[in-house]
Amino acid sequence: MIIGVPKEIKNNENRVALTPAGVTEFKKHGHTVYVQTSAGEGSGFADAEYEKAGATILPSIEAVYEIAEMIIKVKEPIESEYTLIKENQLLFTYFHFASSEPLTHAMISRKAICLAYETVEKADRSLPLLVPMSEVAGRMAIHEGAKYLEKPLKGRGILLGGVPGVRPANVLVLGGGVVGMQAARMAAGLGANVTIMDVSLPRLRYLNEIMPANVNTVYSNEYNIREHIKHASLIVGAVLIPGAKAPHLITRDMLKDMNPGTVLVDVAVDQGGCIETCKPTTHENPTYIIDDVVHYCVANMPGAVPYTSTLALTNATLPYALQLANKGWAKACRENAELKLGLNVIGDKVVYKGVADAWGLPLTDVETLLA
Ligand SMILES: NC(=O)C1=CN([C@@H]2O[C@H](COP(=O)(O)OP(=O)(O)OC[C@H]3O[C@@H](n4cnc5c(N)ncnc54)[C@H](O)[C@@H]3O)[C@@H](O)[C@H]2O)C=CC1
Ligand SMILES: CC(=O)C(=O)O
Ligand SMILES: [Mg+2]
Repeated sequence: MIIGVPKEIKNNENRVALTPAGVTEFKKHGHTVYVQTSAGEGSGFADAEYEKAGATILPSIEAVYEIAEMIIKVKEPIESEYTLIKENQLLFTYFHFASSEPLTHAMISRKAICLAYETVEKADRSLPLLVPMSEVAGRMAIHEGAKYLEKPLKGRGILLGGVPGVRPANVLVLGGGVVGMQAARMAAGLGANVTIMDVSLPRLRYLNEIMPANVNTVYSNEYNIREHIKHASLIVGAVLIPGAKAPHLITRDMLKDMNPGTVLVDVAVDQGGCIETCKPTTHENPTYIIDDVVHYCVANMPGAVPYTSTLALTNATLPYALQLANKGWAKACRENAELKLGLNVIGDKVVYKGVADAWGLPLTDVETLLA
């Protein structure tokens, strides 16, 4: 198969979807790899290293989309890429369709095959291609939150861990999955008082077992959220209903109950956010303030630490990408139920329920298109 790796063009997105080590693997299986010039630079991989591994460097993004049967990317295509996508071209990347109606319609009109990293799902319900970036974003949520709690950055002016004789800050984590667990661990390590909320009792039991003593678990419901936001200095949004729009657990009216300078880090922004007042921001301009509450809603947090994130992401994606290249998308999905769940759009049909529901589009049974 002919594989194309474009350079990411989202704001401050420095990850790349394939490393030179990945090129070596594709070559071993008889595939051809084209990489856009400087695609790996932000992650520390020079064109020469890709060439040494057997890739051909192309001068432009247009050239990569033109030649490739499968495009491997990191972030969803942005508007300037829409028209480069060809009918029946396989796109293997994050899409987060439920947070973008224009993207959904654009992909349907391009008639591409959209296999979304974030909905590839194992039998135990885990999301193997989301986990590594959730681990990064969960950890980062606490660095970023701690930074924006500083007074010059408009925060409350509270040190998360406190100091001897002064109480630590309260950190509230909504959603105790991968992001939530990593965020709680980081905040606890800094000495904060941490509360994790989730609707899954088995998950709360597990977290209760493994977390240090300064982490408490509380069932997630509106009453408990309203109580806890009054005392939290940093709130991390980390809920997920796979492939669907995130529920708004913090509504606009709740902001008035928070202390001025409270920081909200809504990691779930890529699925629309679990805080009603959240709208996507960029690393260039990560925060905005509503009712004296600082909102940080960067939709590609791991893009800022590409040396870690590119390796973590490609460790997880490469085995699946190889299956797609070796067998073609249809056979690979027929034979691997995990990959099949990654299919969101096939040609002009939506095949993922969360996406169809989000935008009121008809849902086509994926089996009818794989038969
Ligand atoms: N902004 C960014 O750069 C990044 C964003 N993300 C996003 O972070 C979000 C969370 O991802 P993961 O932690 O991997 O998901 P996950 O599936 O591991 O965890 C989600 C948790 O939310 C819980 N949940 C569902 N409804 C809830 C409710 N009403 N109240 C409390 N908890 C509830 C679930 O029980 C689950 O434990 C996703 O939207 C993901 O796409 C992930 C990586 C980077
Ligand atoms: C998961 C995701 O959206 C990201 O890593 O940017
Ligand atoms: Mg994202």
